[in-house]
Amino acid sequence: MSTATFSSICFNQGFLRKDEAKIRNQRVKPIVGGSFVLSAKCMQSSEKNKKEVHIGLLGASGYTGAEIVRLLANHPYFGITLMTADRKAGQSMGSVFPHLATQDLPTLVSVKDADFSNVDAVFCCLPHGTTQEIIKGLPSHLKIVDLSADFRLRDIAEYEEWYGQPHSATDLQKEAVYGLTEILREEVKSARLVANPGCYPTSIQLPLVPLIKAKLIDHGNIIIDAKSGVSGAGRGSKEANLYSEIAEGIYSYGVTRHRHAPEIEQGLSDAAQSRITVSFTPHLMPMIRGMQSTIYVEMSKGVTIEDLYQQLRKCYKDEEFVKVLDKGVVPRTHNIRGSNYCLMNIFSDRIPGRAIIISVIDNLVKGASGQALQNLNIMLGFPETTGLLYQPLFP
Ligand SMILES: NC(=O)C1=CN([C@@H]2O[C@H](COP(=O)(O)OP(=O)(O)OC[C@H]3O[C@@H](n4cnc5c(N)ncnc54)[C@H](OP(=O)(O)O)[C@@H]3O)[C@@H](O)[C@H]2O)C=CC1
Ligand SMILES: CC(=O)N[C@@H](CCC(=O)OP(=O)(O)O)C(=O)O
Repeated sequence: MSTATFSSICFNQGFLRKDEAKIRNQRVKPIVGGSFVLSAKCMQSSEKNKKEVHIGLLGASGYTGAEIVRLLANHPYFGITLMTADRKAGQSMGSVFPHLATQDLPTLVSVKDADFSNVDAVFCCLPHGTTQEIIKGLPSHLKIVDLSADFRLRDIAEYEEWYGQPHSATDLQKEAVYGLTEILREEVKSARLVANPGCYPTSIQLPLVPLIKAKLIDHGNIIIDAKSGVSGAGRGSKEANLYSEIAEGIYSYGVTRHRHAPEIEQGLSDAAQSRITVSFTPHLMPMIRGMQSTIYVEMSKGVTIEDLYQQLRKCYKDEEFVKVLDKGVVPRTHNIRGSNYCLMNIFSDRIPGRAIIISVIDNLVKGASGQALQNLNIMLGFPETTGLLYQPLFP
């Protein structure tokens, strides 16, 4: 497919402007139990730039926290009233992230000094382990989207095995809804606590779940080779992430045992309604952001590559953020940088009966903060694309 056709499918300026206009004029129905209803009054006040929903950002001084601040700068209804940090508590966000210095933001405070009385919803951008300790102490009126892995695995024993620590908030775990938006949107609508998926699991489940649900691929033979930019590891310095360790090379890690394997298998097994295991190897690439999952599958007996392609097209035809490209077009991380899009395609392997899927996302956006915002929009009854219609950065 030509570049022109590709742009017209995914990122046509006119299309996005039209869609944005539609969102801004939309009156949103209340969700059951939801606290926010966009009324004519609210729309007027938002036009005066008054933000209706007060957001707390826990772990604001990390990469995903900063990405949420960047996204919310263009959100007409969500304003940040509280931001927390650990080592950076007491500092201004502009001093921690100079690219955000033009925004009027609260000073970073320690979680123990945080006042949630004027907060409606929080994004929790903290390391796993720490997260559950902090979330279990939060007031119950808050809607929460947690970006860590603490509430993703339903099986507590599995969590404890893969994360090497006991789970101390098992009741909250039972309440949590897994927020793979395009697949579990209905569940997200009524959730109070959403466990935002990991970046690898997002890029992998989005193409595989519809194929598995339609019984088009063999469950026993799924091989995933995935690659991530270094920002996936967070901002805290680690020897393995030094420039001299990453540049000019590829690093395979978590070989045979990466903690995202059980999360991926949980989602695929739900889709199959039987236990699925996968071969999964992640790699660290000498790039800052972006993620590609290349997935090798065996088609079910009598199924063709056209069946797989049409199934993905059908499943995602009305989705803003998941695009199945025209036949033959190879998804590239260059085409999703800084955006909430997942681009995917499927190819017939040279070996009969096999197919190759390529799926790309920005690990910090669709793989973390973007999907988190998409989920909070849904939880509060706002159009899910609000504040997210960013064009990708290219080159
Ligand atoms: N980076 C990515 O692409 C993705 C990340 N995630 C997950 O999202 C979460 C955040 O990731 P990311 O932003 O990359 O991480 P960072 O390491 O960049 O940031 C972590 C944040 O948590 C704060 N923090 C660390 N320890 C504590 C503590 N003990 N008490 C209170 N606050 C603390 C840090 O504060 P300070 O800096 O001031 O010390 C910082 O604000 C993690 O669970 C991560 O696994 C999920 C998907 C993708
Ligand atoms: C490059 C890199 O290190 N990536 C991280 C995954 C980022 C992510 O999604 O982490 P959570 O599951 O904690 O949310 C890793 O492999 O552990």
